[in-house]
Amino acid sequence: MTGKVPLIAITGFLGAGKTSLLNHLLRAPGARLGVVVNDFGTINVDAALVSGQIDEASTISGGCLCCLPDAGGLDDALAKLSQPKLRLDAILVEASGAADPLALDRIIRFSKVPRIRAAGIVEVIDAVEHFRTVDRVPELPLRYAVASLIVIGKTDLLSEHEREATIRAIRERVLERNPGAAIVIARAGQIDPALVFDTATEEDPLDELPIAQLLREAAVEHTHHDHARAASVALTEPVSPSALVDLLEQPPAGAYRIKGRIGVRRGESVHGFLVNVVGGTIHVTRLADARVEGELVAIGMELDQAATERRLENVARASTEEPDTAGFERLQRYRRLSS
Ligand SMILES: Nc1nc2c(ncn2[C@@H]2O[C@H](COP(=O)(O)OP(=O)(O)OP(=O)(O)O)[C@@H](O)[C@H]2O)c(=O)[nH]1
Repeated sequence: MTGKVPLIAITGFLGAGKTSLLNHLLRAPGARLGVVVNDFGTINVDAALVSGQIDEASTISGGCLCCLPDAGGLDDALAKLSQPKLRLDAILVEASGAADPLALDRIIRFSKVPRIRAAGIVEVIDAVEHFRTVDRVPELPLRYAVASLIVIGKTDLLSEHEREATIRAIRERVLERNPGAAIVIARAGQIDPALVFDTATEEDPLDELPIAQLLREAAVEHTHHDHARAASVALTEPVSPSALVDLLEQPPAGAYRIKGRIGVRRGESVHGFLVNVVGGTIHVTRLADARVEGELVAIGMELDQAATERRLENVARASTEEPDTAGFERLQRYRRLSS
């Protein structure tokens, strides 16, 4: 798919498991990733941990990036990493444990960098320490509100009896504040990368990224993750704008991401769009060509594939006979908000 480079922020309290998650994502076969690491303090531990594994990297040091003037130059780093010639599949920003996810969310959403799109905040939770650190008072932590995906780690360190109750308690608290949040349990951040980004190819290009390739090969043996489920439909005719926007605004249950390259009918003409929904955030851009053929894909850990495919089929089959100016205007509104 063409378009802007998805930007994914990884947040979480000190020691929660952010670097473990980042390192795991960096090993996704074929992925070309840019990384911005925000170390905290003078010793750049995180950058050293991930060094050698990344395709393009920037480090923001001297403090927590949401507290530094100009976010410590985050926009400069993002402008550099989103250059088309780098052909990155995604940019990952690992915030320091001290960062405020709400501030980071605002910085990303109001970024002036034209070639990026906000593609979710992944909050890592340490199941052992969570209720002693992040969630200690009756008021719900505000940070739950901006997370699109919650990864609960370190459950392997809990006794079997504690594990279930702790996971349930964390789930309840998160969903009370943020009913739309997707929640996965993963040891050391080992989630399915397909949940957060697409890779253009499953193979590392020859003569490129040799270090990354070696690390990926070495990691294959001890990496385990549950696979995300996907449902898709091929589009052979232009779709109805109202049916499309209805789907984007009310995604099928369990769909964490929706993506599509779509021809949309407007009266007699057809307009190409690229759509991306992550954790309820809708991003729409225009494609230069007025394509008729395309696809719609939904991805999630707890997706009901058959039911989701029916929803997508319904969009593909919705009638386009009546002119749908209002529906097209709804889609255009999302496009304007996405630019
Ligand atoms: N047993 C176990 N250990 C984990 C898990 N996730 C992370 N760890 C360990 O927890 C420690 C901290 O993990 P990191 O990934 O460095 O955490 P972080 O959030 O990046 O830490 P800071 O950058 O210091 O805020 C490391 O020793 C990890 O190996 C998990 O699911 N299970």
